[in-house]
Amino acid sequence: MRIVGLTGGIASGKSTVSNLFKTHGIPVVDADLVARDVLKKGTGGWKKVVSAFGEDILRPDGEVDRPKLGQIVFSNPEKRQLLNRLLAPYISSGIFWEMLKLWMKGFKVIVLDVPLLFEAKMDKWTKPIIVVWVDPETQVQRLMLRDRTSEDDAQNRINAQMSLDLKRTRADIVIDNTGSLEDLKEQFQNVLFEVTKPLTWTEFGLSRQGAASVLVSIIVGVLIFRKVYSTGSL
Ligand SMILES: CC(C)(COP(=O)(O)OP(=O)(O)OC[C@H]1O[C@@H](n2cnc3c(N)ncnc32)[C@H](O)[C@@H]1O)[C@@H](O)C(=O)NCCC(=O)NCCS
Ligand SMILES: Nc1ncnc2c1ncn2[C@@H]1O[C@H](COP(=O)(O)OP(=O)(O)OP(=O)(O)O)[C@@H](O)[C@H]1O
Repeated sequence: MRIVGLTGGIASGKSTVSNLFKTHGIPVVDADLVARDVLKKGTGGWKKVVSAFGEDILRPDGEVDRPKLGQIVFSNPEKRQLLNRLLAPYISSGIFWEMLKLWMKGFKVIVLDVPLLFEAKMDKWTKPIIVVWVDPETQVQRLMLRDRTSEDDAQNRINAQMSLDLKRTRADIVIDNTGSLEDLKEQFQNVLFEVTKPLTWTEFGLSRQGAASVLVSIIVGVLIFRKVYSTGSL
């Protein structure tokens, strides 16, 4: 199985690119959705976060008040690291289960959309790594427009992540999403071509079909060995 890493900065356009992958039949594991699930009321992640941050971060219905928690962690690096530490094990196992489901369905190429791919050191599991880059001014403007936040708040969120310029140096493929959606779709055609190239032997071995071939080869090998052995011992 080919596990493609998709990352970038906040509001750089990862979800927009993810949607293009999905419309071309390539499934995407979205780390933000996994992170939402592990923070739902009553889950292990929720319990850890409530005991560390207090009940003040809860809404009247007991769910985490996400904008409130966001304001706390995006303006305070220590609190952000604490939240990351508490949720990281739940997020990684959630991503693993989502990948396993896609593996069992027989998908040969999947995309992991993980905003903190490098920060969480998950880049070592993915190849190629795609970074969706955007120029700093456009990033702030798009973030303010989408989340209806102030410039200060948008800048805090951007500063909470590794810089996009550093991320692009660690990419196999860079998508520059500073231009229009049409420009993005044009670049995406080349990305799709790269990502759907025939699997390497290692990638094939990691796919369900590859694992099945290995299993069948082992069974056939054992049967032949037993046959030869029992014939020889007669
Ligand atoms: C702080 C929370 C509650 C704010 O929720 P909110 O609904 O406002 O934002 P949402 O989850 O949609 O995230 C939006 C974007 O913020 C950025 N972001 C989220 N968490 C972090 C973080 N810990 N550090 C840096 N950037 C982050 C990502 O680019 C993400 O795409 C939420 O982001 C959260 O639980 N974060 C910790 C979990 C995490 O690390 N998520 C990233 C998945 S790898
Ligand atoms: N090329 C583009 N031209 C104009 N608007 C765009 C373009 N690409 C993305 N956008 C818009 O910019 C905003 C951010 O894009 P998107 O939500 O895809 O970013 P993201 O990287 O997934 O963000 P996050 O890290 O918060 O999940 C959205 O409102 C989206 O519609």
